[in-house]
Amino acid sequence: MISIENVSKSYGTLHVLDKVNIEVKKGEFVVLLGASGCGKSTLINLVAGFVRPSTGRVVVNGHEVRDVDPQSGMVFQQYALFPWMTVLENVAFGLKLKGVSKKERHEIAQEYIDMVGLRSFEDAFPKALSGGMRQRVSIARVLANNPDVILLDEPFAALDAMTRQVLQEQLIRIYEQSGKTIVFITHSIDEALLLSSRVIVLGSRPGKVVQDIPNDLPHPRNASVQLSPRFNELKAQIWDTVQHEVQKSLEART
Ligand SMILES: Nc1ncnc2c1ncn2[C@@H]1O[C@H](COP(=O)(O)OP(=O)(O)OP(=O)(O)O)[C@@H](O)[C@H]1O
Repeated sequence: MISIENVSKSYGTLHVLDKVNIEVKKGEFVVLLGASGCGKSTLINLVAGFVRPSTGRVVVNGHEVRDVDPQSGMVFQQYALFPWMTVLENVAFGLKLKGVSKKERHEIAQEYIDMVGLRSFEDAFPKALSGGMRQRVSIARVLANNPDVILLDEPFAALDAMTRQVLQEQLIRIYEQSGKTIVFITHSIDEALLLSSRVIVLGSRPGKVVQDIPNDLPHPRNASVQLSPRFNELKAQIWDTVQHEVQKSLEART
Protein backbone atom coordinates (compact mmCIF):
# COMPACT_ATOMS: atom_id res chain seq x y z
CA MET A 1 0.00 0.00 0.00
CA ILE A 2 2.81 2.41 0.98
CA SER A 3 6.29 1.88 -0.30
CA ILE A 4 9.07 4.14 0.92
CA GLU A 5 12.01 3.26 -1.29
CA ASN A 6 15.53 4.34 -0.40
CA VAL A 7 14.31 7.78 0.62
CA SER A 8 16.78 10.42 1.79
CA LYS A 9 15.85 13.99 2.62
CA SER A 10 17.96 17.04 3.33
CA TYR A 11 16.88 20.61 4.05
CA GLY A 12 19.90 22.54 2.78
CA THR A 13 22.86 21.05 4.62
CA LEU A 14 20.69 19.37 7.27
CA HIS A 15 20.55 15.66 6.46
CA VAL A 16 17.26 14.51 8.02
CA LEU A 17 16.51 11.07 6.55
CA ASP A 18 19.04 8.59 5.27
CA LYS A 19 18.04 5.84 2.83
CA VAL A 20 14.80 4.88 4.55
CA ASN A 21 13.03 1.77 3.29
CA ILE A 22 9.59 0.91 4.67
CA GLU A 23 6.81 -1.22 3.17
CA VAL A 24 3.38 -0.78 4.74
CA LYS A 25 0.74 -3.36 3.79
CA LYS A 26 -2.95 -2.60 3.35
CA GLY A 27 -4.68 -2.69 6.73
CA GLU A 28 -1.56 -2.20 8.83
CA PHE A 29 -1.51 0.34 11.65
CA VAL A 30 2.09 1.52 11.73
CA VAL A 31 3.33 3.77 14.50
CA LEU A 32 6.54 5.74 13.99
CA LEU A 33 8.53 6.42 17.14
CA GLY A 34 11.79 8.29 17.54
CA ALA A 35 13.69 11.05 19.27
CA SER A 36 12.65 14.64 18.67
CA GLY A 37 14.00 15.92 15.37
CA CYS A 38 14.79 12.49 13.90
CA GLY A 39 12.56 13.14 10.89
CA LYS A 40 9.21 11.50 11.73
CA SER A 41 7.10 14.44 10.51
CA THR A 42 9.27 14.73 7.43
CA LEU A 43 8.62 11.07 6.65
CA ILE A 44 4.84 11.32 7.05
CA ASN A 45 4.84 14.56 5.01
CA LEU A 46 6.67 12.72 2.24
CA VAL A 47 3.89 10.11 2.19
CA ALA A 48 1.24 12.87 2.12
CA GLY A 49 3.10 14.63 -0.70
CA PHE A 50 3.69 17.85 1.27
CA VAL A 51 7.46 17.29 1.00
CA ARG A 52 9.49 15.80 -1.88
CA PRO A 53 12.37 13.37 -1.28
CA SER A 54 15.93 14.46 -2.12
CA THR A 55 16.54 10.94 -3.45
CA GLY A 56 14.40 7.80 -3.57
CA ARG A 57 10.65 7.66 -4.00
CA VAL A 58 7.37 7.09 -2.19
CA VAL A 59 4.66 4.99 -3.82
CA VAL A 60 1.09 4.88 -2.47
CA ASN A 61 -1.30 2.36 -3.95
CA GLY A 62 0.87 1.85 -7.02
CA HIS A 63 1.29 5.58 -7.78
CA GLU A 64 4.45 7.54 -7.08
CA VAL A 65 3.69 10.50 -4.82
CA ARG A 66 4.70 13.67 -6.69
CA ASP A 67 2.33 16.22 -5.22
CA VAL A 68 -0.19 16.50 -2.37
CA ASP A 69 -1.83 13.12 -2.61
CA PRO A 70 -5.64 12.85 -2.41
CA GLN A 71 -5.29 9.12 -1.61
CA SER A 72 -4.04 10.13 1.84
CA GLY A 73 -5.83 12.03 4.60
CA MET A 74 -3.83 13.80 7.28
CA VAL A 75 -4.72 14.65 10.87
CA PHE A 76 -2.35 17.22 12.43
CA GLN A 77 -1.46 17.91 16.05
CA GLN A 78 -3.20 21.27 15.86
CA TYR A 79 -6.74 20.87 14.64
CA ALA A 80 -6.82 22.44 11.19
CA LEU A 81 -10.55 23.19 11.08
CA PHE A 82 -12.21 26.07 9.25
CA PRO A 83 -13.45 28.36 12.05
CA TRP A 84 -16.25 29.84 9.94
CA MET A 85 -17.78 26.44 9.17
CA THR A 86 -19.95 24.28 11.43
CA VAL A 87 -18.90 20.76 12.43
CA LEU A 88 -21.09 19.32 9.66
CA GLU A 89 -19.67 21.69 7.04
CA ASN A 90 -16.09 20.98 8.13
CA VAL A 91 -16.61 17.23 7.91
CA ALA A 92 -18.42 17.50 4.55
CA PHE A 93 -15.89 19.93 3.07
CA GLY A 94 -13.75 17.41 1.16
CA LEU A 95 -16.88 15.80 -0.29
CA LYS A 96 -18.07 19.21 -1.47
CA LEU A 97 -14.77 19.68 -3.30
CA LYS A 98 -15.32 16.31 -4.95
CA GLY A 99 -18.72 17.49 -6.20
CA VAL A 100 -20.85 15.18 -4.01
CA SER A 101 -24.43 16.49 -3.75
CA LYS A 102 -25.42 18.36 -0.59
CA LYS A 103 -27.85 15.67 0.57
CA GLU A 104 -25.35 12.85 0.11
CA ARG A 105 -22.41 14.68 1.65
CA HIS A 106 -24.45 15.61 4.69
CA GLU A 107 -25.54 11.99 5.11
CA ILE A 108 -21.94 10.76 4.87
CA ALA A 109 -20.69 13.51 7.21
CA GLN A 110 -23.40 12.62 9.74
CA GLU A 111 -22.30 8.98 9.70
CA TYR A 112 -18.74 9.93 10.68
CA ILE A 113 -19.84 12.58 13.18
CA ASP A 114 -21.82 9.81 14.87
CA MET A 115 -18.83 7.47 14.68
CA VAL A 116 -16.61 9.88 16.62
CA GLY A 117 -19.34 10.54 19.19
CA LEU A 118 -20.30 14.10 18.20
CA ARG A 119 -23.98 13.64 17.39
CA SER A 120 -25.91 16.81 18.31
CA PHE A 121 -22.82 19.00 17.73
CA GLU A 122 -23.36 19.17 13.94
CA ASP A 123 -24.27 22.86 13.99
CA ALA A 124 -21.60 23.95 16.47
CA PHE A 125 -18.65 26.07 15.35
CA PRO A 126 -15.09 24.93 16.24
CA LYS A 127 -14.58 27.70 18.80
CA ALA A 128 -17.41 26.25 20.89
CA LEU A 129 -15.71 22.84 21.11
CA SER A 130 -13.03 21.48 23.44
CA GLY A 131 -9.63 20.44 22.03
CA GLY A 132 -10.61 16.77 22.13
CA MET A 133 -13.86 17.46 20.28
CA ARG A 134 -12.07 19.48 17.62
CA GLN A 135 -9.63 16.65 17.09
CA ARG A 136 -12.56 14.25 16.70
CA VAL A 137 -13.96 16.56 14.01
CA SER A 138 -10.58 16.43 12.24
CA ILE A 139 -10.66 12.63 12.35
CA ALA A 140 -14.27 12.52 11.09
CA ARG A 141 -13.34 14.86 8.25
CA VAL A 142 -10.52 12.60 7.12
CA LEU A 143 -12.70 9.48 7.40
CA ALA A 144 -15.53 11.12 5.41
CA ASN A 145 -13.15 11.56 2.49
CA ASN A 146 -12.57 7.81 2.54
CA PRO A 147 -8.83 7.99 1.77
CA ASP A 148 -6.82 4.80 1.23
CA VAL A 149 -4.29 5.89 3.84
CA ILE A 150 -4.81 7.87 7.05
CA LEU A 151 -1.79 9.78 8.36
CA LEU A 152 -1.79 11.17 11.90
CA ASP A 153 1.05 13.38 13.15
CA GLU A 154 0.92 13.37 16.96
CA PRO A 155 -2.84 13.97 16.88
CA PHE A 156 -3.37 13.58 20.62
CA ALA A 157 -0.22 15.31 21.90
CA ALA A 158 -1.98 18.55 22.86
CA LEU A 159 -4.79 16.82 24.78
CA ASP A 160 -5.13 16.03 28.48
CA ALA A 161 -4.50 12.42 29.53
CA MET A 162 -8.14 11.43 29.99
CA THR A 163 -9.30 12.86 26.66
CA ARG A 164 -6.32 11.23 25.00
CA GLN A 165 -7.31 7.83 26.35
CA VAL A 166 -10.90 8.21 25.12
CA LEU A 167 -9.72 9.21 21.64
CA GLN A 168 -7.12 6.41 21.54
CA GLU A 169 -9.85 3.86 22.23
CA GLN A 170 -12.08 5.49 19.61
CA LEU A 171 -9.29 5.29 17.05
CA ILE A 172 -8.78 1.61 17.85
CA ARG A 173 -12.53 0.99 17.24
CA ILE A 174 -12.37 2.92 13.96
CA TYR A 175 -9.35 0.90 12.86
CA GLU A 176 -11.00 -2.38 13.85
CA GLN A 177 -14.18 -1.46 11.97
CA SER A 178 -12.69 0.16 8.87
CA GLY A 179 -9.51 -1.87 8.35
CA LYS A 180 -7.86 1.32 7.02
CA THR A 181 -4.13 1.62 6.50
CA ILE A 182 -2.85 4.02 9.14
CA VAL A 183 0.49 5.69 9.84
CA PHE A 184 0.66 7.45 13.19
CA ILE A 185 3.45 9.45 14.86
CA THR A 186 3.92 9.62 18.59
CA HIS A 187 6.60 10.10 21.25
CA SER A 188 4.84 7.67 23.57
CA ILE A 189 5.77 3.97 23.60
CA ASP A 190 2.54 3.23 25.49
CA GLU A 191 0.46 4.95 22.82
CA ALA A 192 2.42 3.15 20.10
CA LEU A 193 1.73 -0.26 21.61
CA LEU A 194 -1.89 0.46 22.47
CA LEU A 195 -2.75 1.46 18.89
CA SER A 196 -0.44 -0.22 16.41
CA SER A 197 -0.14 -3.47 14.54
CA ARG A 198 3.55 -2.63 14.00
CA VAL A 199 6.03 -0.24 15.60
CA ILE A 200 8.90 1.33 13.67
CA VAL A 201 11.60 3.19 15.57
CA LEU A 202 13.62 5.78 13.67
CA GLY A 203 17.19 6.42 14.81
CA SER A 204 18.56 9.81 15.72
CA ARG A 205 19.27 12.18 12.82
CA PRO A 206 19.80 11.37 10.04
CA GLY A 207 16.82 9.14 10.70
CA LYS A 208 16.75 5.57 9.48
CA VAL A 209 14.85 2.51 10.64
CA VAL A 210 16.54 1.00 13.71
CA GLN A 211 13.72 -1.25 14.91
CA ASP A 212 10.67 -2.69 13.20
CA ILE A 213 8.54 -4.99 15.32
CA PRO A 214 5.09 -6.48 14.84
CA ASN A 215 2.68 -5.77 17.67
CA ASP A 216 0.79 -9.00 18.36
CA LEU A 217 -1.38 -7.69 21.20
CA PRO A 218 -4.87 -9.09 20.55
CA HIS A 219 -7.95 -7.31 19.16
CA PRO A 220 -10.51 -6.10 20.13
CA ARG A 221 -8.16 -3.95 22.15
CA ASN A 222 -8.67 -1.33 24.84
CA ALA A 223 -6.56 0.48 27.42
CA SER A 224 -6.55 -2.55 29.76
CA VAL A 225 -4.12 -4.28 27.36
CA GLN A 226 -1.46 -2.07 28.99
CA LEU A 227 -1.69 -4.27 32.08
CA SER A 228 -0.76 -7.47 30.21
CA PRO A 229 2.66 -9.14 30.52
CA ARG A 230 3.06 -9.12 26.71
CA PHE A 231 2.56 -5.33 26.64
CA ASN A 232 5.39 -4.91 29.14
CA GLU A 233 7.63 -7.33 27.25
CA LEU A 234 7.19 -5.35 24.00
CA LYS A 235 7.59 -2.07 25.87
CA ALA A 236 10.91 -3.19 27.34
CA GLN A 237 12.19 -4.19 23.87
CA ILE A 238 11.26 -0.82 22.35
CA TRP A 239 12.39 1.16 25.37
CA ASP A 240 15.96 -0.16 25.06
CA THR A 241 16.21 1.04 21.45
CA VAL A 242 14.49 4.39 22.04
CA GLN A 243 16.64 5.17 25.09
CA HIS A 244 19.80 4.45 23.10
CA GLU A 245 18.69 6.68 20.22
CA VAL A 246 17.55 9.55 22.46
CA GLN A 247 20.93 9.41 24.22
CA LYS A 248 22.69 9.57 20.84
CA SER A 249 20.63 12.56 19.72
CA LEU A 250 21.32 14.40 23.01
CA GLU A 251 25.07 13.76 22.67
CA ALA A 252 24.98 15.03 19.06
CA ARG A 253 23.53 18.33 20.32
CA THR A 254 26.16 18.92 23.03
N1 LIG B 1 10.84 22.77 6.01
C1 LIG B 1 11.96 22.63 6.73
N2 LIG B 1 13.05 23.39 6.48
C2 LIG B 1 14.18 23.25 7.18
N3 LIG B 1 14.35 22.35 8.17
C3 LIG B 1 13.31 21.58 8.47
C4 LIG B 1 12.06 21.66 7.77
N4 LIG B 1 11.20 20.74 8.28
C5 LIG B 1 11.89 20.13 9.28
N5 LIG B 1 13.15 20.61 9.38
C6 LIG B 1 14.18 20.15 10.32
O1 LIG B 1 14.36 18.76 10.08
C7 LIG B 1 14.57 18.06 11.30
C8 LIG B 1 13.56 16.95 11.42
O2 LIG B 1 12.28 17.54 11.62
P1 LIG B 1 10.95 16.67 11.76
O3 LIG B 1 9.87 17.62 12.13
O4 LIG B 1 10.77 15.83 10.57
O5 LIG B 1 11.34 15.73 13.00
P2 LIG B 1 10.42 14.98 14.06
O6 LIG B 1 11.08 13.67 14.34
O7 LIG B 1 9.02 14.92 13.58
O8 LIG B 1 10.53 15.94 15.31
P3 LIG B 1 9.55 16.12 16.56
O9 LIG B 1 9.41 14.78 17.18
O10 LIG B 1 10.29 17.09 17.45
O11 LIG B 1 8.26 16.68 16.03
C9 LIG B 1 14.51 19.10 12.42
O12 LIG B 1 15.82 19.49 12.76
C10 LIG B 1 13.75 20.25 11.77
O13 LIG B 1 14.14 21.49 12.33
